[in-house]
Amino acid sequence: MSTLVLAQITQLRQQLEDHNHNYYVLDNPSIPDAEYDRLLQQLSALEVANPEYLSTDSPTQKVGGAALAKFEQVTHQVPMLSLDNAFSEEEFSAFNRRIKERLMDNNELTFCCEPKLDGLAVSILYRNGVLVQAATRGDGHTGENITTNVKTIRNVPLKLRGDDFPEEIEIRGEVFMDSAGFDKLNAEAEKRGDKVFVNPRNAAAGSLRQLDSKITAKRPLMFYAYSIGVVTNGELPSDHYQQLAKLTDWGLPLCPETKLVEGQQAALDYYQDILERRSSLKYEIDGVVIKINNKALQERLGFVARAPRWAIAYKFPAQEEITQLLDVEFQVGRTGAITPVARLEPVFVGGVTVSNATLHNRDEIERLGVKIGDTVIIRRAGDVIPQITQVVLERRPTDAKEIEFPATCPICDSHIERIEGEAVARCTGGLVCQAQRKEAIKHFASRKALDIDGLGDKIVEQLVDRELIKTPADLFILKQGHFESLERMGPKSAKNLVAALDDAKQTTLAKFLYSLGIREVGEATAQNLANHFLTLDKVTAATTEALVEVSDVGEIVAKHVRGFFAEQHNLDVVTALLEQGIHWPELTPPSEDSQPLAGLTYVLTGTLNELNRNDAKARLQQLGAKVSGSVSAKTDALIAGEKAGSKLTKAQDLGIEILTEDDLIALLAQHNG
Ligand SMILES: NC(=O)c1ccc[n+]([C@@H]2O[C@H](COP(=O)([O-])OP(=O)(O)OC[C@H]3O[C@@H](n4cnc5c(N)ncnc54)[C@H](O)[C@@H]3O)[C@@H](O)[C@H]2O)c1
Ligand SMILES: [Zn+2]
Repeated sequence: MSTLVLAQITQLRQQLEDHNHNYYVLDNPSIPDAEYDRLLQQLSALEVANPEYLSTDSPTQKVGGAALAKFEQVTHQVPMLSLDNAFSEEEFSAFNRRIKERLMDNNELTFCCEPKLDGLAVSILYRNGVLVQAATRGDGHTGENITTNVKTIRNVPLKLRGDDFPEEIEIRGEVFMDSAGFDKLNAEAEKRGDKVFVNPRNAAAGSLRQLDSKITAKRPLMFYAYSIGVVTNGELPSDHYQQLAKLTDWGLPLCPETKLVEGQQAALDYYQDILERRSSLKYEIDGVVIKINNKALQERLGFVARAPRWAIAYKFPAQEEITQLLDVEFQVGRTGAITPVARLEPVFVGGVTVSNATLHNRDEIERLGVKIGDTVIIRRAGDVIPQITQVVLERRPTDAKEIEFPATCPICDSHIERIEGEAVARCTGGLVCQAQRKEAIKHFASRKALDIDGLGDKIVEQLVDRELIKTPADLFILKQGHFESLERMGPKSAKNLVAALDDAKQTTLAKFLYSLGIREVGEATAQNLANHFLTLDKVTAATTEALVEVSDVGEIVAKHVRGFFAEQHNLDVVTALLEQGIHWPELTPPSEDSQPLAGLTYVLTGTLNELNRNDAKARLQQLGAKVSGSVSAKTDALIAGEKAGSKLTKAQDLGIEILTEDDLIALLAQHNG
């Protein structure tokens, strides 16, 4: 029996040592704090029940982790300790009761209440008012010398204000990163393809413990003081809160939520108030710290191995938890975006039970390296949707399954396309996909599209919800009676709507192309497509190579257009629309004399002052010219704006005619009358 207990204790100690190393030394924990705390409590319970196995070496008795050898070491004359935790009101009451018993005094206590900032503890030494040394907590006795790094933190004074400070004073407090700074830092890292930080605490620790203080200087770090270490030759107020207030006179920053309260109930109210405001604070906190304010009482109470008896960290519900990824499903948004959604073993995190989390897109899945069956860390801070931040690789089961992206839409079975350079994959069945139906029809009816008078969003929603229509083509089958059956629709409006639908059948090719809601095909692009191809058949059959010839159409737009018409479902809707009588005036190819520049190829380079580059290109094309992106022997003339570079040199080498912007303006004027 007891060997079994010893084995369990040894195993837990080893596990916790490993986690301490990851967390304190490497700033890269592999499990969330809540899980770590559970393991520590398990160990503590075993040690309490089996005192013969207690050891001063146990993680239950120690503070932090060893100082990194790459930093110079600093010895703390007054040890920097940790704090005991309370996770519930009962545990907090027990703390209060223990103190009163130990003091043999049943009077209410005065507490200094402070948010428990989620960063890392540092010690900053001022000698004659000048910052001379800063160190991390390390294992509580030996920390790392990070003086140059701490000097880069904007709200840490390099010199104290006033003249009544002690000759030597060691200020202790927390270095942390506020939430906005953290989000920005991670967004930048993600853009560069660098590793992102899991949470603001690790970002702060990783930023502060850099050998190159230039890196630290770029990180949005902040400092709040919360206690005092060594003091020589100087006077300080006698109690904790009053001491903190004095620090602000000397220019040290103090958390504005710090508050003095009387008695247990007031401390509980403070906890509740801060908990309610947790998500609106600009920085992350993981609880509140409640300290006996009276220094004489603090001294009477003293310390246990790793923490003072006169303070407690009353923790908030965890914002990071650990759970299992059961499966991944793919949701189709109303614009066709395919989002992988994680189905999780339900877990209580950030105050609610979470069973789904977004995985955003394929890049995110690759970044996380997550597989189905994995144990994952879920983070839910404030009202932000829950995220998977990390995979606990050491707990990956042998049968973990790769996440497979579907090739076709789970709703309508159309192809899913993902254009290079875009993170999002999309269903191409814009007109038929149930998930996209309402948006597609609203767009179809909108003013710049078919302009169906009176067919507002609410009506479209009702028609789709009642399954009266599935695609835009179905609109034209509806009778007055169908409309009359809708909410707030009288016979007169119903009749008008039928007439409006009939009117809308007469349109233009450009408006029709626009109404189909092809991604990235706005009004102007639709117009260019119509001008270029003249008939719908030519547009639907156009290859991407043919499409990029159209003015303002690049690779991406071309791929969207091609992808749309490659989908048979979409073509079926187009056919149905034509069968319902949608029509437009035939477009004729421009005559010879409206195309005086036919057969000529121009290249535009440099900055134009009078003309907009795209307009200039479009006008040259209207006159029949080709506008190419690069100079070659086939180029007839180069139009060189200001600061023209290599294209100009090349054109000169090839002996190609060079035009200025003024020449171009004259050329356009000559042909436009
Ligand atoms: N995920 C992991 O693998 C892992 C590993 C080790 C530790 N941890 C986590 O670290 C924590 C335990 O670490 P700990 O002992 O360093 O510290 P702690 O967070 O439990 O409490 C002590 C620390 O609180 C900080 N603090 C913030 N505001 C304060 C205030 N107003 N007054 C005083 N102190 C304040 C100080 O830095 C101090 O050192 C636990 O939350 C644990 O879950 C996690
Ligand atoms: Zn679909």
